[in-house]
Amino acid sequence: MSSATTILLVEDDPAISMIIRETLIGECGHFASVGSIAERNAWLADHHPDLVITDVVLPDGDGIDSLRVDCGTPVIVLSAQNTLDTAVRATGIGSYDYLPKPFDLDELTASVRAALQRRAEPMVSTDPAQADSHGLVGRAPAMQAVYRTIARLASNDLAVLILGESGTGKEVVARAIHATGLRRAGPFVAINMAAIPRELIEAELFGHEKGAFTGAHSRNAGRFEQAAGGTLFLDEIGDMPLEAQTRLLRVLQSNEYSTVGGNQALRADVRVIAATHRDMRTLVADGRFREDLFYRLNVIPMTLPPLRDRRSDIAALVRHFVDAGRGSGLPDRQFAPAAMQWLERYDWPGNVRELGNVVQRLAVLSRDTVVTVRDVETVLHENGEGGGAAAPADLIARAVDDWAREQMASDAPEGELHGQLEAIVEAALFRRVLRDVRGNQLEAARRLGINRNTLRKRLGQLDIDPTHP
Ligand SMILES: Nc1ncnc2c1ncn2[C@@H]1O[C@H](COP(=O)(O)OP(=O)(O)OP(=O)(O)O)[C@@H](O)[C@H]1O
Repeated sequence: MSSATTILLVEDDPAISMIIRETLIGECGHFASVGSIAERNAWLADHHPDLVITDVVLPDGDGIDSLRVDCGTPVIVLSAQNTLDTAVRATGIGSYDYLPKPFDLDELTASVRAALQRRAEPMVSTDPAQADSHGLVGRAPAMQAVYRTIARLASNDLAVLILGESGTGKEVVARAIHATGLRRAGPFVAINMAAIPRELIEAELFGHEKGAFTGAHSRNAGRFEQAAGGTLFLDEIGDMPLEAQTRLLRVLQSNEYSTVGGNQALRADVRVIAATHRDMRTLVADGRFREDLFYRLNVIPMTLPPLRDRRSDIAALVRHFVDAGRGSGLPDRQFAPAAMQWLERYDWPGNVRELGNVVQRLAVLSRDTVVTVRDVETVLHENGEGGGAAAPADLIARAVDDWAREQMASDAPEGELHGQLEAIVEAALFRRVLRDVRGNQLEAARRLGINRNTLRKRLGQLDIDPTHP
């Protein structure tokens, strides 16, 4: 690093300031540190640093809002206020990086080196009035990578693929990317691939002309047209039928599309954000998702952590849902500490969506203004969710539902679904029972409640050896 390089650190905590100085002193010719906005402004009046590293909460104000540096001077923001707001505002002042506190010193050094190397990069401007957390509540460490990615997406139009279990907030994140990005003045249009009959998907996406198919009584704009100038959110992309995938790929490659039944080429002017709770690599490996389309959508991948990996956000989310409920007429509620602990310990298989539903139900059902552990247990139990895991029968039903949805969306041969599922379920059942009765078919048939000959026949059809089930 050049010996002429000057770094300014704005940090009011002397201990942190000293550690950073020791870490970076060898990286630059001159290292200055100040502890307040007033000192910083006085220093900046006479100096032009090559890099500013700043804390956000300073004794005399907000370190980001008040910072005015020469265009081209990179800024690294360090903050314990780990919200999307801070990440976005940091990007708004053209900062090179945003490091949530506590940060790793090696990470800081790497960030400083990269910032100094690339300091001529064009800056992004974000309207500060737009900057809030965009519906995203939570500061857990597991969410920081998500916030940083959203902030970095603000200055470009790259395609994004959001992965994560159901209810983790994929749509909220897609909306936040739109709201903080270059296309925020345009529309945000969502389409859920799993909710539309497969034969209608292309007409929904690209629109159709009058008379294009039976029932097409008038011309209809598709989602691409509705989202022009804005963002198109393709939810449950893993459920998209193969023919529609081929068409979508062509559109993304050429940036042009035509309506169903139309022959005029229309320009596709959208940022595409796709999301799914499925394992895309498995879908690709199984031939159910086109690899080339996957790579086109997966330019910037983001994975949302399940709620059980960010339990420290649960209290804030509960507050958020209570406030939201109040906005729609539900009573205000406090949570007894033990009740909150219960919520924090629970595994939330349905993630933030499930938490929101439970909190709103608690707000309605609890008789007192303070929600108790008993209320929480009652509501989770009624939901069949007590004990932290779904009942086995529910799990089977959910698994079957997932399986059937996948089959319906794929090109599986028709007329075989029932037989296939029966074989899967029966094989698992027979194997378990045979193992537990050590291969005794008579006993197995008795426990299963079926005729011994029927069992023998089915074992043959399923290719199960009763002595080695
Ligand atoms: N970080 C968050 N802060 C506040 N609300 C959130 C957050 N994450 C999710 N939610 C809320 O949880 C619910 C589910 O979120 P969302 O629909 O975005 O999930 P999803 O991952 O898209 O689910 P699915 O895969 O089932 O479509 C919504 O009501 C959303 O507002």
